Amino acid sequence: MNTRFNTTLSNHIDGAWQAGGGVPLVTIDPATGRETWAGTASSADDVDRAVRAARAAFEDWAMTPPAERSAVCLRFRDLLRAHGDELAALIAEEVGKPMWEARTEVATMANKIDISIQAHAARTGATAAKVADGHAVLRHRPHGVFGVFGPYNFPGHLPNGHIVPALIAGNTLVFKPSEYAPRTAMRTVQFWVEAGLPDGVLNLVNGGRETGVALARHPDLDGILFTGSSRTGIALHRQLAGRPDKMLALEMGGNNPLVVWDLAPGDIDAAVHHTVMSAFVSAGQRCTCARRLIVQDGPAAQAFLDRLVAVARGLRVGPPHAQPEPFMGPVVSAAVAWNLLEAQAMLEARGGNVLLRMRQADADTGFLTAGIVDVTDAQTIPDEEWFGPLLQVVRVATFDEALRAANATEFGLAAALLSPSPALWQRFAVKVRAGVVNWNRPTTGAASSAPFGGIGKSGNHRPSAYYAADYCAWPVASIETPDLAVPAVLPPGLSLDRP
Ligand SMILES: NC(=O)C1=CN([C@@H]2O[C@H](COP(=O)(O)OP(=O)(O)OC[C@H]3O[C@@H](n4cnc5c(N)ncnc54)[C@H](O)[C@@H]3O)[C@@H](O)[C@H]2O)C=CC1
Ligand SMILES: O=C(O)CCC(=O)N[C@@H](CCC(=O)O)C(=O)O
Repeated sequence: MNTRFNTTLSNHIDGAWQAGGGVPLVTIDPATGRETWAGTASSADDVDRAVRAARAAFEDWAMTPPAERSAVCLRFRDLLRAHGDELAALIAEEVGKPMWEARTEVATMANKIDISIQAHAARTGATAAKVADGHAVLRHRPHGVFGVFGPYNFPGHLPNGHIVPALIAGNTLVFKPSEYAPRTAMRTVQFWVEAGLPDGVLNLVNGGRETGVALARHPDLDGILFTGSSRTGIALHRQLAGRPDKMLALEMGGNNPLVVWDLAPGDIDAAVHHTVMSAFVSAGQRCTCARRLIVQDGPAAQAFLDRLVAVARGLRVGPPHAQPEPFMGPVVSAAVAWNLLEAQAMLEARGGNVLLRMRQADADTGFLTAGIVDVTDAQTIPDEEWFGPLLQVVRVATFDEALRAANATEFGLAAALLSPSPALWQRFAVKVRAGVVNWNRPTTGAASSAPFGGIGKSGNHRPSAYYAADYCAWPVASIETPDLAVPAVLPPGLSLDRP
């Protein structure tokens, strides 16, 4: 971290770094179990001051020419690129991500800028067309002040996916990052300050759930842009019930299916690779991770599963900076690891057959090995997202059953089919209910240049990534002409004749 920067001043409100006035807030390195930072969470009063600062800054920022707003974002992009390794190391320390992944996260944050500028112009820019009575003009206006809520698994990239398009559109923001990653947020906001973002445009309030509750309840927000669990997202949705005036964009979890069908022996390694990248990348901590592997019962599937178990058993697990580099780091905390072990025990207790047992290296860290449980004969498995390296296997006899099993969830974020058959892909693509549906690619790794969002308990039809531009601005349609003239033809019964 930049040594000139006092990290106990963890909030940034109206251009000033200051300490939160709430309860103590600490972070623990999940790879060592050691405390790495201690500060204070934001109080309701801090949140209120941050919202007021954002409100006061709104008019000027909204009236700043779009090219100037974009120029600030481009300077922010360049700072991210110049300090990529430093920010990646912070992410790695706070959430345990291996360095290769943390670097990719920072690179994705930087790449988001150009894509968002392009998306803003393409989806919400201004257009004009000649019509009979003048010109039909379409403009877009920013909503006002948004609260932005971030999750822990991509503490840089995912809030950035709301912040960048919202700023480009002219909104002002109060950002409440994950309590697991306050310094990643501080350093990111510091880059915004260095890039020349005016005071009050982006305010940072660090803290845990209570800070989030205070922000979400603030009456002067024009909307909430949220990425996190379905539980929290649904609570926010209830809170804003009956408030059509507030924008609410929810990017939530998934219980994502991966269907493997009609594999030839030569397809097995590719299918195993894509399954590992679906289920175990980021130690299973992606909303797009496959949680349910649906396979065709029979000898071919058995050969595939045997190879999958062997490869998953060999996955290198280790701390972010280890050499040779690990495939997976720890999950975000020892407590989260414990909950995942409980989930595995529950699957087993309900009749699941453990093909590969997930194990915790020690009780004080988040290190887990990959786990695979065949739940074909298990009873009543809850439709839940277990956010870690735990994969359920379901064996079925027909492709219709596979489609039914894939859709047997209230979530609808990501799905993929691994199969050489174009005919099966045609059926899968139109029948599977999810916002990201891939063929012979992992469920993970969605592109920022495409819309990203889910249906059901995964989202509220406000997709992010390329379509984030849509929820950051509202359209204003005008028919306009400088000529104030009486039309040549008047409707029946209307006369402008003077007596
Ligand atoms: N669809 C998507 O784009 C993505 C979804 N996710 C989902 O995020 C989850 C993991 O992230 P977590 O940090 O555990 O999510 P979370 O829901 O626990 O927390 C998200 C944010 O909301 C805040 N928060 C928690 N309770 C709150 C409340 N009652 N009111 C207001 N704010 C509250 C937290 O402090 C945090 O800043 C997983 O379920 C994952 O699937 C993660 C990444 C991408
Ligand atoms: O938001 C974007 O720019 C694209 C979506 C994205 O990055 N998705 C990632 C991770 C999201 C997550 O799972 O937490 C992915 O699909 O792997």
